[in-house]
Amino acid sequence: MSTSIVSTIVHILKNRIQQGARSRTQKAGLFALISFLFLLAKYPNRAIGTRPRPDLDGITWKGMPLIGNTYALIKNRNRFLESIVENFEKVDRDIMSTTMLGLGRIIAINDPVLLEHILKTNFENYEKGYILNSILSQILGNGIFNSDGALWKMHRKTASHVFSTKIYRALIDGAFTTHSTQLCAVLDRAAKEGRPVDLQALFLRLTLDAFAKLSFGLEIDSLGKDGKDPFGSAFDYAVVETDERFMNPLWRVTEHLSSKADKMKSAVKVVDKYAYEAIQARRKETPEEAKERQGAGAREDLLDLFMKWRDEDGRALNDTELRDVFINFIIAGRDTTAQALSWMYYEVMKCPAVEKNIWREVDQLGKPTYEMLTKDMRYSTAVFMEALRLYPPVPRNLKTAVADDVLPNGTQVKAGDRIMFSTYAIGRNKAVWGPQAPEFLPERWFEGNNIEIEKGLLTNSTPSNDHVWAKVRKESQYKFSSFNAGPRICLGQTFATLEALTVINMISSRFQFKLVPGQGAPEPVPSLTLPMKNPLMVHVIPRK
Ligand code: HEM
Repeated sequence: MSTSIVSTIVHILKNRIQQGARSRTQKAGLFALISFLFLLAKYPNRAIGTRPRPDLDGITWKGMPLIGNTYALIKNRNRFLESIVENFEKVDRDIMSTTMLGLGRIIAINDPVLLEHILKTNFENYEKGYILNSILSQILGNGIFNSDGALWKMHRKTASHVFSTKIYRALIDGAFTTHSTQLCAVLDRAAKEGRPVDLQALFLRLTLDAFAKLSFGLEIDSLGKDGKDPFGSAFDYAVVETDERFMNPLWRVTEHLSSKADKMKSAVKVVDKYAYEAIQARRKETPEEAKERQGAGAREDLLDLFMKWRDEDGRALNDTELRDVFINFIIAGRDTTAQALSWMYYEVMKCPAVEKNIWREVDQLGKPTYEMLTKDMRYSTAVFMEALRLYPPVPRNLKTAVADDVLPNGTQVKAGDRIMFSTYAIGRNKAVWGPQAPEFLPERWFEGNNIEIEKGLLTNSTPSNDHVWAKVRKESQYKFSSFNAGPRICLGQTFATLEALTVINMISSRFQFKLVPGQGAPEPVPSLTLPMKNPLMVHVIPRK
Protein backbone atom coordinates (compact mmCIF):
# COMPACT_ATOMS: atom_id res chain seq x y z
CA MET A 1 0.00 0.00 0.00
CA SER A 2 1.58 3.25 -1.01
CA THR A 3 2.24 5.97 1.55
CA SER A 4 0.05 8.51 -0.24
CA ILE A 5 -3.01 6.20 -0.31
CA VAL A 6 -2.68 5.54 3.39
CA SER A 7 -2.30 9.28 4.12
CA THR A 8 -5.48 10.01 2.15
CA ILE A 9 -7.42 7.36 4.09
CA VAL A 10 -6.14 8.76 7.38
CA HIS A 11 -7.20 12.23 6.31
CA ILE A 12 -10.75 11.10 5.37
CA LEU A 13 -11.20 9.22 8.60
CA LYS A 14 -10.04 12.19 10.65
CA ASN A 15 -12.61 14.39 8.97
CA ARG A 16 -15.35 11.88 9.62
CA ILE A 17 -14.56 11.77 13.30
CA GLN A 18 -14.67 15.52 13.52
CA GLN A 19 -17.95 15.69 11.55
CA GLY A 20 -20.37 13.66 13.53
CA ALA A 21 -20.97 12.58 17.06
CA ARG A 22 -19.97 8.98 17.60
CA SER A 23 -20.31 6.55 20.45
CA ARG A 24 -17.27 6.05 22.63
CA THR A 25 -16.60 2.60 21.19
CA GLN A 26 -16.86 3.85 17.66
CA LYS A 27 -14.47 6.66 18.45
CA ALA A 28 -11.97 4.30 20.05
CA GLY A 29 -12.21 1.96 17.06
CA LEU A 30 -11.70 4.77 14.63
CA PHE A 31 -8.81 6.10 16.67
CA ALA A 32 -7.16 2.67 16.66
CA LEU A 33 -7.67 2.37 12.92
CA ILE A 34 -6.25 5.81 12.29
CA SER A 35 -3.26 5.09 14.51
CA PHE A 36 -2.66 1.82 12.69
CA LEU A 37 -2.90 3.46 9.28
CA PHE A 38 -0.70 6.28 10.46
CA LEU A 39 1.94 3.76 11.56
CA LEU A 40 1.56 1.92 8.28
CA ALA A 41 2.22 5.14 6.42
CA LYS A 42 5.17 5.99 8.61
CA TYR A 43 6.78 2.53 8.54
CA PRO A 44 5.95 1.11 5.09
CA ASN A 45 8.96 -1.22 4.93
CA ARG A 46 10.79 -1.01 8.22
CA ALA A 47 10.27 -1.86 11.90
CA ILE A 48 8.37 0.52 14.19
CA GLY A 49 10.70 2.89 15.96
CA THR A 50 13.34 3.01 13.23
CA ARG A 51 14.16 6.09 11.19
CA PRO A 52 14.01 6.21 7.38
CA ARG A 53 17.52 5.86 6.02
CA PRO A 54 17.69 6.79 2.35
CA ASP A 55 21.49 6.90 2.73
CA LEU A 56 21.42 3.09 3.19
CA ASP A 57 19.15 2.40 0.20
CA GLY A 58 21.82 0.56 -1.76
CA ILE A 59 22.46 -1.92 1.03
CA THR A 60 18.99 -2.26 2.56
CA TRP A 61 17.23 -5.58 2.75
CA LYS A 62 13.64 -4.51 2.11
CA GLY A 63 11.35 -5.29 5.00
CA MET A 64 7.63 -5.59 5.69
CA PRO A 65 5.44 -2.75 6.96
CA LEU A 66 5.75 -2.16 10.73
CA ILE A 67 7.93 -5.20 11.42
CA GLY A 68 10.75 -4.70 8.91
CA ASN A 69 12.79 -7.90 8.62
CA THR A 70 11.61 -9.36 11.93
CA TYR A 71 9.59 -12.17 10.36
CA ALA A 72 12.34 -13.16 7.90
CA LEU A 73 14.90 -13.27 10.71
CA ILE A 74 12.68 -15.24 13.09
CA LYS A 75 11.68 -17.66 10.34
CA ASN A 76 15.32 -18.55 9.91
CA ARG A 77 16.06 -18.71 13.60
CA ASN A 78 16.98 -22.40 13.62
CA ARG A 79 19.47 -21.94 10.81
CA PHE A 80 20.34 -18.36 11.55
CA LEU A 81 24.08 -18.65 10.92
CA GLU A 82 23.64 -20.47 7.63
CA SER A 83 21.11 -17.86 6.55
CA ILE A 84 23.59 -15.06 7.24
CA VAL A 85 26.14 -16.80 5.01
CA GLU A 86 23.54 -17.35 2.28
CA ASN A 87 22.17 -13.82 2.41
CA PHE A 88 25.60 -12.27 2.05
CA GLU A 89 26.34 -14.59 -0.88
CA LYS A 90 22.98 -13.74 -2.47
CA VAL A 91 23.48 -9.97 -2.34
CA ASP A 92 27.19 -10.36 -3.18
CA ARG A 93 28.10 -7.56 -0.77
CA ASP A 94 29.72 -7.53 2.63
CA ILE A 95 27.31 -5.15 4.26
CA MET A 96 23.54 -5.24 4.70
CA SER A 97 21.03 -3.10 6.54
CA THR A 98 17.92 -4.59 8.15
CA THR A 99 15.43 -3.53 10.79
CA MET A 100 13.94 -5.63 13.55
CA LEU A 101 11.41 -5.03 16.29
CA GLY A 102 13.21 -4.66 19.60
CA LEU A 103 16.66 -4.29 18.10
CA GLY A 104 15.97 -1.43 15.66
CA ARG A 105 18.30 -0.82 12.74
CA ILE A 106 20.96 -3.49 12.33
CA ILE A 107 23.87 -3.04 9.95
CA ALA A 108 25.39 -6.46 9.33
CA ILE A 109 29.02 -6.54 8.19
CA ASN A 110 31.03 -9.40 6.73
CA ASP A 111 34.37 -7.83 5.98
CA PRO A 112 37.62 -7.75 8.02
CA VAL A 113 38.27 -4.08 7.13
CA LEU A 114 34.91 -2.98 8.53
CA LEU A 115 35.39 -5.26 11.53
CA GLU A 116 38.73 -3.66 12.33
CA HIS A 117 37.05 -0.25 12.33
CA ILE A 118 34.37 -1.42 14.80
CA LEU A 119 36.60 -3.48 17.07
CA LYS A 120 39.72 -1.31 17.08
CA THR A 121 39.91 1.95 15.14
CA ASN A 122 36.75 3.45 16.60
CA PHE A 123 36.44 0.99 19.51
CA GLU A 124 35.11 3.62 21.95
CA ASN A 125 32.11 4.28 19.70
CA TYR A 126 30.80 0.71 19.68
CA GLU A 127 29.63 -0.72 22.93
CA LYS A 128 27.64 -3.72 24.08
CA GLY A 129 24.92 -1.31 25.07
CA TYR A 130 21.62 -1.38 26.92
CA ILE A 131 19.68 -3.92 24.81
CA LEU A 132 22.39 -6.57 25.02
CA ASN A 133 22.80 -5.89 28.70
CA SER A 134 19.08 -6.23 29.43
CA ILE A 135 18.83 -9.52 27.52
CA LEU A 136 21.93 -11.08 29.05
CA SER A 137 21.86 -9.71 32.56
CA GLN A 138 19.73 -12.46 34.14
CA ILE A 139 22.47 -14.98 33.47
CA LEU A 140 25.60 -12.86 33.04
CA GLY A 141 24.80 -10.06 35.52
CA ASN A 142 27.28 -7.25 35.05
CA GLY A 143 30.28 -9.42 34.23
CA ILE A 144 33.00 -8.86 31.65
CA PHE A 145 30.96 -10.02 28.63
CA ASN A 146 28.10 -7.74 29.47
CA SER A 147 29.78 -4.53 30.53
CA ASP A 148 31.23 -1.41 28.97
CA GLY A 149 33.37 1.51 30.09
CA ALA A 150 34.91 1.61 33.55
CA LEU A 151 33.21 -1.60 34.72
CA TRP A 152 34.59 -3.55 31.74
CA LYS A 153 38.07 -2.07 32.32
CA MET A 154 37.99 -3.20 35.96
CA HIS A 155 37.03 -6.77 34.96
CA ARG A 156 39.60 -6.92 32.18
CA LYS A 157 42.48 -5.48 34.21
CA THR A 158 41.82 -7.64 37.26
CA ALA A 159 41.35 -10.87 35.31
CA SER A 160 44.34 -10.31 33.06
CA HIS A 161 46.71 -11.02 35.98
CA VAL A 162 45.65 -14.65 35.94
CA PHE A 163 46.84 -15.26 32.39
CA SER A 164 50.63 -15.63 32.45
CA THR A 165 53.17 -18.11 31.09
CA LYS A 166 53.87 -19.19 34.68
CA ILE A 167 50.21 -20.15 35.11
CA TYR A 168 50.09 -21.91 31.74
CA ARG A 169 53.10 -24.05 32.67
CA ALA A 170 51.49 -24.96 35.98
CA LEU A 171 48.20 -25.78 34.23
CA ILE A 172 49.85 -28.08 31.71
CA ASP A 173 51.68 -29.92 34.49
CA GLY A 174 48.54 -29.92 36.63
CA ALA A 175 44.87 -29.36 35.76
CA PHE A 176 45.02 -29.87 31.98
CA THR A 177 46.95 -33.11 32.22
CA THR A 178 45.01 -34.37 35.25
CA HIS A 179 41.63 -33.82 33.61
CA SER A 180 42.78 -35.21 30.26
CA THR A 181 44.02 -38.32 32.09
CA GLN A 182 40.61 -38.61 33.68
CA LEU A 183 39.01 -38.30 30.25
CA CYS A 184 41.30 -41.05 28.94
CA ALA A 185 40.10 -43.30 31.77
CA VAL A 186 36.46 -42.68 30.79
CA LEU A 187 37.29 -43.40 27.13
CA ASP A 188 39.23 -46.52 28.10
CA ARG A 189 36.24 -47.89 29.96
CA ALA A 190 33.91 -47.13 27.06
CA ALA A 191 36.29 -48.84 24.62
CA LYS A 192 36.51 -51.96 26.80
CA GLU A 193 32.74 -52.13 27.17
CA GLY A 194 32.20 -51.40 23.46
CA ARG A 195 29.92 -48.55 24.51
CA PRO A 196 29.64 -45.42 22.34
CA VAL A 197 30.12 -42.07 24.09
CA ASP A 198 28.91 -38.51 23.53
CA LEU A 199 32.19 -36.73 22.82
CA GLN A 200 30.67 -33.25 23.14
CA ALA A 201 29.31 -34.01 26.63
CA LEU A 202 32.69 -35.37 27.73
CA PHE A 203 34.57 -32.30 26.48
CA LEU A 204 32.11 -30.03 28.28
CA ARG A 205 32.66 -31.96 31.49
CA LEU A 206 36.43 -31.75 31.12
CA THR A 207 36.51 -28.01 30.50
CA LEU A 208 34.03 -27.35 33.31
CA ASP A 209 36.08 -29.35 35.83
CA ALA A 210 39.36 -27.75 34.74
CA PHE A 211 38.06 -24.21 34.73
CA ALA A 212 35.99 -24.37 37.93
CA LYS A 213 39.04 -25.67 39.77
CA LEU A 214 41.42 -23.15 38.29
CA SER A 215 39.25 -20.08 38.65
CA PHE A 216 37.25 -20.63 41.83
CA GLY A 217 38.87 -23.66 43.48
CA LEU A 218 35.66 -25.67 42.93
CA GLU A 219 35.83 -29.47 42.74
CA ILE A 220 32.88 -30.17 40.44
CA ASP A 221 34.32 -33.47 39.21
CA SER A 222 31.64 -33.94 36.54
CA LEU A 223 33.95 -36.24 34.55
CA GLY A 224 34.22 -38.59 37.49
CA LYS A 225 30.44 -38.92 37.80
CA ASP A 226 28.06 -40.89 35.67
CA GLY A 227 24.61 -39.61 34.85
CA LYS A 228 23.37 -36.07 34.58
CA ASP A 229 25.62 -33.09 35.17
CA PRO A 230 23.27 -30.72 37.07
CA PHE A 231 25.43 -27.63 36.65
CA GLY A 232 25.97 -28.26 32.93
CA SER A 233 22.30 -28.94 32.21
CA ALA A 234 21.09 -25.83 34.03
CA PHE A 235 23.78 -23.67 32.47
CA ASP A 236 23.07 -24.93 28.94
CA TYR A 237 19.35 -24.31 29.35
CA ALA A 238 19.91 -20.74 30.56
CA VAL A 239 22.33 -19.91 27.73
CA VAL A 240 20.06 -21.24 24.96
CA GLU A 241 16.95 -19.54 26.38
CA THR A 242 18.81 -16.26 26.78
CA ASP A 243 19.82 -16.36 23.13
CA GLU A 244 16.19 -16.85 22.09
CA ARG A 245 15.39 -13.41 23.50
CA PHE A 246 17.30 -11.74 20.66
CA MET A 247 14.67 -13.07 18.25
CA ASN A 248 11.69 -12.26 20.40
CA PRO A 249 11.01 -8.56 20.97
CA LEU A 250 8.26 -9.49 23.43
CA TRP A 251 10.34 -11.94 25.45
CA ARG A 252 9.60 -10.27 28.76
CA VAL A 253 5.87 -10.87 28.23
CA THR A 254 5.98 -14.26 26.51
CA GLU A 255 8.35 -15.78 29.07
CA HIS A 256 5.92 -14.85 31.82
CA LEU A 257 2.93 -16.19 29.92
CA SER A 258 4.65 -19.54 29.41
CA SER A 259 6.56 -21.63 31.93
CA LYS A 260 9.88 -20.28 30.63
CA ALA A 261 10.29 -17.51 33.19
CA ASP A 262 10.06 -20.06 36.03
CA LYS A 263 12.32 -22.57 34.29
CA MET A 264 14.87 -19.87 33.64
CA LYS A 265 14.77 -18.77 37.27
CA SER A 266 15.32 -22.35 38.44
CA ALA A 267 18.23 -22.86 36.04
CA VAL A 268 19.92 -19.64 37.15
CA LYS A 269 19.38 -20.67 40.78
CA VAL A 270 21.21 -23.98 40.24
CA VAL A 271 24.12 -22.18 38.60
CA ASP A 272 24.20 -19.49 41.27
CA LYS A 273 24.37 -22.07 44.03
CA TYR A 274 27.78 -23.24 42.81
CA ALA A 275 29.05 -19.68 42.64
CA TYR A 276 27.79 -18.63 46.06
CA GLU A 277 29.09 -21.79 47.73
CA ALA A 278 32.55 -21.19 46.30
CA ILE A 279 32.47 -17.56 47.44
CA GLN A 280 31.30 -18.47 50.94
CA ALA A 281 33.95 -21.16 51.26
CA ARG A 282 36.62 -18.67 50.24
CA ARG A 283 35.38 -16.02 52.66
CA LYS A 284 35.69 -18.54 55.49
CA GLU A 285 39.21 -19.61 54.53
CA THR A 286 41.97 -18.86 57.04
CA PRO A 287 45.28 -17.32 55.83
CA GLU A 288 46.98 -20.68 56.47
CA GLU A 289 44.43 -22.53 54.37
CA ALA A 290 44.81 -19.95 51.58
CA LYS A 291 48.58 -20.41 51.64
CA GLU A 292 48.22 -24.17 51.37
CA ARG A 293 45.75 -23.89 48.48
CA GLN A 294 47.92 -21.44 46.55
CA GLY A 295 51.00 -23.63 46.90
CA ALA A 296 54.67 -22.67 46.96
CA GLY A 297 54.28 -20.14 44.12
CA ALA A 298 51.51 -18.29 46.05
CA ARG A 299 49.43 -18.55 42.88
CA GLU A 300 46.24 -16.56 43.15
CA ASP A 301 43.21 -17.73 41.22
CA LEU A 302 40.49 -15.54 39.69
CA LEU A 303 38.46 -15.52 42.87
CA ASP A 304 41.49 -14.42 44.94
CA LEU A 305 42.18 -11.57 42.52
CA PHE A 306 38.62 -10.31 42.36
CA MET A 307 38.20 -10.59 46.14
CA LYS A 308 41.33 -8.49 46.59
CA TRP A 309 40.15 -5.77 44.19
CA ARG A 310 39.20 -2.38 45.72
CA ASP A 311 37.85 0.77 44.06
CA GLU A 312 39.32 4.19 44.85
CA ASP A 313 37.09 4.42 47.94
CA GLY A 314 38.30 1.06 49.19
CA ARG A 315 35.06 -0.79 48.34
CA ALA A 316 35.37 -4.49 47.63
CA LEU A 317 33.14 -6.55 45.31
CA ASN A 318 30.07 -8.02 46.97
CA ASP A 319 28.85 -11.61 46.55
CA THR A 320 26.57 -10.77 43.61
CA GLU A 321 29.41 -9.10 41.74
CA LEU A 322 31.69 -12.06 42.43
CA ARG A 323 28.94 -14.38 41.21
CA ASP A 324 28.89 -12.43 37.93
CA VAL A 325 32.64 -12.96 37.56
CA PHE A 326 32.14 -16.70 38.07
CA ILE A 327 29.34 -17.10 35.50
CA ASN A 328 31.08 -15.01 32.84
CA PHE A 329 34.29 -16.96 33.15
CA ILE A 330 32.51 -20.30 33.17
CA ILE A 331 30.80 -19.53 29.87
CA ALA A 332 34.16 -18.40 28.50
CA GLY A 333 36.18 -21.27 29.93
CA ARG A 334 33.78 -24.18 29.59
CA ASP A 335 31.59 -23.88 26.51
CA THR A 336 33.96 -22.38 23.97
CA THR A 337 36.88 -24.79 24.18
CA ALA A 338 34.66 -27.86 24.52
CA GLN A 339 32.60 -26.88 21.49
CA ALA A 340 35.71 -26.14 19.42
CA LEU A 341 37.09 -29.60 20.27
CA SER A 342 33.79 -31.27 19.41
CA TRP A 343 33.53 -29.66 15.97
CA MET A 344 37.21 -30.34 15.38
CA TYR A 345 36.96 -34.08 16.11
CA TYR A 346 33.85 -34.29 13.96
CA GLU A 347 35.85 -32.95 11.00
CA VAL A 348 38.85 -35.12 11.83
CA MET A 349 36.68 -38.24 11.87
CA LYS A 350 35.52 -37.37 8.37
CA CYS A 351 39.04 -36.91 7.01
CA PRO A 352 41.45 -39.86 7.50
CA ALA A 353 44.37 -37.86 6.01
CA VAL A 354 44.06 -35.21 8.70
CA GLU A 355 43.61 -37.86 11.39
CA LYS A 356 46.77 -39.63 10.23
CA ASN A 357 48.75 -36.41 10.33
CA ILE A 358 47.67 -35.72 13.90
CA TRP A 359 48.79 -39.25 14.86
CA ARG A 360 52.14 -38.75 13.17
CA GLU A 361 52.66 -35.66 15.19
CA VAL A 362 51.48 -36.82 18.61
CA ASP A 363 53.01 -40.28 18.35
CA GLN A 364 56.51 -38.87 18.39
CA LEU A 365 55.87 -36.62 21.37
CA GLY A 366 55.72 -37.56 25.03
CA LYS A 367 53.78 -36.10 27.93
CA PRO A 368 52.67 -32.51 27.18
CA THR A 369 54.94 -29.66 28.24
CA TYR A 370 54.61 -25.93 27.55
CA GLU A 371 57.49 -26.03 25.04
CA MET A 372 56.06 -29.02 23.23
CA LEU A 373 52.58 -27.54 22.90
CA THR A 374 53.84 -24.17 21.71
CA LYS A 375 56.58 -25.43 19.37
CA ASP A 376 56.09 -29.04 18.33
CA MET A 377 52.34 -29.51 17.92
CA ARG A 378 52.09 -27.38 14.81
CA TYR A 379 49.84 -29.62 12.75
CA SER A 380 47.41 -30.09 15.65
CA THR A 381 47.45 -26.33 16.19
CA ALA A 382 46.49 -25.84 12.54
CA VAL A 383 43.68 -28.38 12.87
CA PHE A 384 42.35 -26.59 15.96
CA MET A 385 42.52 -23.16 14.27
CA GLU A 386 40.78 -24.52 11.21
CA ALA A 387 37.95 -25.83 13.40
CA LEU A 388 37.71 -22.40 15.05
CA ARG A 389 37.54 -20.72 11.64
CA LEU A 390 34.60 -22.82 10.44
CA TYR A 391 32.93 -23.30 13.81
CA PRO A 392 33.71 -20.24 15.96
CA PRO A 393 32.29 -20.88 19.45
CA VAL A 394 31.09 -17.26 19.64
CA PRO A 395 29.48 -17.21 16.21
CA ARG A 396 27.98 -13.71 16.13
CA ASN A 397 28.07 -10.49 18.04
CA LEU A 398 26.18 -7.23 18.34
CA LYS A 399 27.45 -3.73 19.12
CA THR A 400 25.60 -0.43 19.48
CA ALA A 401 26.91 2.85 18.05
CA VAL A 402 27.24 5.56 20.69
CA ALA A 403 27.54 8.43 18.17
CA ASP A 404 27.27 8.95 14.42
CA ASP A 405 30.15 7.52 12.46
CA VAL A 406 31.25 6.68 8.92
CA LEU A 407 32.62 3.22 8.10
CA PRO A 408 35.73 2.88 5.89
CA ASN A 409 33.49 2.01 2.89
CA GLY A 410 31.54 5.26 3.33
CA THR A 411 28.45 3.74 5.01
CA GLN A 412 26.89 6.13 7.50
CA VAL A 413 26.21 4.84 10.99
CA LYS A 414 23.84 6.79 13.25
CA ALA A 415 23.91 6.78 17.05
CA GLY A 416 21.83 3.83 18.25
CA ASP A 417 22.37 1.71 15.13
CA ARG A 418 23.42 -1.84 15.88
CA ILE A 419 26.34 -3.42 14.13
CA MET A 420 26.08 -7.18 13.77
CA PHE A 421 29.02 -9.31 12.72
CA SER A 422 29.19 -13.04 12.44
CA THR A 423 32.56 -14.69 12.81
CA TYR A 424 30.88 -17.79 11.41
CA ALA A 425 30.01 -15.93 8.19
CA ILE A 426 33.40 -14.19 7.91
CA GLY A 427 35.12 -17.58 8.34
CA ARG A 428 33.14 -18.90 5.35
CA ASN A 429 33.42 -15.77 3.21
CA LYS A 430 35.12 -16.77 -0.07
CA ALA A 431 36.29 -13.20 -0.66
CA VAL A 432 38.23 -13.45 2.60
CA TRP A 433 39.35 -17.10 2.71
CA GLY A 434 39.39 -18.06 -0.96
CA PRO A 435 37.20 -20.35 -3.03
CA GLN A 436 37.79 -23.25 -0.66
CA ALA A 437 36.54 -21.24 2.33
CA PRO A 438 33.77 -23.72 3.24
CA GLU A 439 36.20 -26.67 3.32
CA PHE A 440 38.05 -27.98 6.34
CA LEU A 441 41.69 -27.69 5.26
CA PRO A 442 44.22 -27.42 8.09
CA GLU A 443 46.95 -27.09 5.44
CA ARG A 444 45.87 -23.52 4.77
CA TRP A 445 47.48 -22.55 8.08
CA PHE A 446 51.01 -23.27 6.90
CA GLU A 447 53.29 -20.68 5.44
CA GLY A 448 54.02 -21.36 1.81
CA ASN A 449 50.61 -22.83 1.07
CA ASN A 450 48.47 -20.62 -1.00
CA ILE A 451 44.73 -20.93 -0.77
CA GLU A 452 44.45 -23.36 -3.71
CA ILE A 453 45.36 -26.35 -1.63
CA GLU A 454 44.26 -29.86 -2.06
CA LYS A 455 42.78 -31.77 0.80
CA GLY A 456 45.41 -34.11 2.18
CA LEU A 457 48.10 -32.64 -0.06
CA LEU A 458 50.56 -32.81 2.77
CA THR A 459 49.52 -36.25 3.92
CA ASN A 460 52.79 -37.86 2.97
CA SER A 461 55.07 -35.31 4.55
CA THR A 462 56.40 -35.69 8.05
CA PRO A 463 55.13 -32.91 10.25
CA SER A 464 58.21 -32.31 12.36
CA ASN A 465 60.79 -32.52 9.54
CA ASP A 466 59.19 -31.09 6.48
CA HIS A 467 59.85 -27.40 5.91
CA VAL A 468 56.22 -26.94 4.87
CA TRP A 469 55.18 -27.51 8.45
CA ALA A 470 57.76 -25.15 9.84
CA LYS A 471 55.47 -22.34 10.88
CA VAL A 472 51.78 -21.91 11.51
CA ARG A 473 50.51 -18.85 9.66
CA LYS A 474 49.60 -15.92 11.87
CA GLU A 475 46.47 -14.38 10.44
CA SER A 476 45.21 -10.89 11.14
CA GLN A 477 42.80 -10.77 14.12
CA TYR A 478 40.14 -9.27 11.86
CA LYS A 479 40.33 -11.98 9.22
CA PHE A 480 40.54 -14.77 11.79
CA SER A 481 38.23 -13.21 14.36
CA SER A 482 37.16 -16.34 16.25
CA PHE A 483 38.86 -14.97 19.37
CA ASN A 484 37.39 -11.49 18.75
CA ALA A 485 39.89 -8.67 18.13
CA GLY A 486 41.11 -5.29 19.32
CA PRO A 487 40.99 -4.21 22.98
CA ARG A 488 38.35 -6.84 23.76
CA ILE A 489 40.21 -9.75 22.24
CA CYS A 490 39.65 -12.99 24.13
CA LEU A 491 41.66 -13.10 27.33
CA GLY A 492 41.75 -16.87 27.28
CA GLN A 493 43.11 -17.45 23.77
CA THR A 494 46.38 -19.02 24.91
CA PHE A 495 44.67 -20.82 27.77
CA ALA A 496 42.13 -22.39 25.39
CA THR A 497 44.72 -23.35 22.79
CA LEU A 498 47.01 -24.99 25.35
CA GLU A 499 44.12 -26.82 26.97
CA ALA A 500 42.89 -28.09 23.60
CA LEU A 501 46.38 -29.20 22.55
CA THR A 502 46.86 -31.07 25.82
CA VAL A 503 43.59 -32.90 25.20
CA ILE A 504 44.49 -33.65 21.56
CA ASN A 505 47.95 -34.87 22.55
CA MET A 506 46.61 -37.19 25.22
CA ILE A 507 43.52 -38.62 23.57
CA SER A 508 44.66 -38.85 19.96
CA SER A 509 47.82 -40.70 20.94
CA ARG A 510 45.66 -43.37 22.58
CA PHE A 511 42.31 -43.49 20.80
CA GLN A 512 40.67 -43.34 17.44
CA PHE A 513 37.07 -42.16 17.19
CA LYS A 514 34.53 -43.33 14.68
CA LEU A 515 31.16 -41.67 14.21
CA VAL A 516 28.27 -43.90 15.19
CA PRO A 517 26.49 -44.40 11.83
CA GLY A 518 23.05 -42.98 11.17
CA GLN A 519 23.22 -39.84 13.29
CA GLY A 520 23.56 -37.37 10.41
CA ALA A 521 25.75 -34.30 10.27
CA PRO A 522 25.75 -32.28 13.49
CA GLU A 523 23.91 -28.97 13.44
CA PRO A 524 24.48 -26.03 15.73
CA VAL A 525 21.70 -25.20 18.13
CA PRO A 526 20.89 -21.46 18.26
CA SER A 527 22.65 -20.23 21.37
CA LEU A 528 25.04 -17.55 22.59
CA THR A 529 27.79 -20.05 21.73
CA LEU A 530 27.94 -22.91 19.20
CA PRO A 531 26.84 -26.18 20.79
CA MET A 532 25.85 -29.13 18.64
CA LYS A 533 22.13 -29.76 18.75
CA ASN A 534 22.48 -33.51 19.32
CA PRO A 535 25.05 -35.61 21.13
CA LEU A 536 28.19 -36.39 19.10
CA MET A 537 28.09 -40.18 19.44
CA VAL A 538 31.34 -41.97 18.69
CA HIS A 539 32.83 -45.44 19.02
CA VAL A 540 36.13 -45.39 20.90
CA ILE A 541 38.88 -47.62 19.49
CA PRO A 542 42.16 -48.01 21.37
CA ARG A 543 45.14 -47.27 19.09
CA LYS A 544 47.85 -49.04 21.02
C1 HEM B 1 38.33 -21.82 21.82
C2 HEM B 1 38.05 -21.15 22.87
C3 HEM B 1 37.63 -19.71 22.93
C4 HEM B 1 37.11 -18.89 21.97
C5 HEM B 1 36.86 -19.22 20.52
C6 HEM B 1 36.87 -17.61 22.57
C7 HEM B 1 36.35 -16.51 21.91
C8 HEM B 1 36.07 -15.31 22.50
C9 HEM B 1 35.36 -14.23 21.88
C10 HEM B 1 34.82 -14.23 20.46
C11 HEM B 1 35.25 -13.22 22.77
C12 HEM B 1 34.52 -11.89 22.59
C13 HEM B 1 33.13 -12.04 23.13
C14 HEM B 1 32.33 -10.78 23.18
O1 HEM B 1 32.86 -9.69 23.26
O2 HEM B 1 31.11 -10.90 23.18
C15 HEM B 1 35.90 -13.67 23.97
C16 HEM B 1 36.02 -12.91 25.08
C17 HEM B 1 36.57 -13.38 26.24
N1 HEM B 1 37.13 -14.61 26.46
FE1 HEM B 1 37.28 -16.11 25.14
N2 HEM B 1 37.23 -17.67 23.88
C18 HEM B 1 37.70 -18.94 24.14
C19 HEM B 1 38.15 -19.42 25.34
C20 HEM B 1 38.29 -18.68 26.46
C21 HEM B 1 38.80 -19.17 27.70
C22 HEM B 1 39.25 -20.60 27.96
C23 HEM B 1 38.78 -18.13 28.57
C24 HEM B 1 39.20 -18.09 29.99
C25 HEM B 1 40.11 -18.84 30.49
C26 HEM B 1 38.26 -16.97 27.86
C27 HEM B 1 38.10 -15.73 28.40
C28 HEM B 1 37.53 -14.67 27.76
C29 HEM B 1 37.23 -13.41 28.40
C30 HEM B 1 37.51 -13.06 29.83
C31 HEM B 1 36.63 -12.59 27.44
C32 HEM B 1 36.11 -11.17 27.60
C33 HEM B 1 37.10 -10.20 27.05
C34 HEM B 1 36.62 -8.77 27.12
O3 HEM B 1 35.45 -8.49 26.91
O4 HEM B 1 37.48 -7.93 27.39
N3 HEM B 1 37.98 -17.35 26.59
N4 HEM B 1 36.38 -14.94 23.79
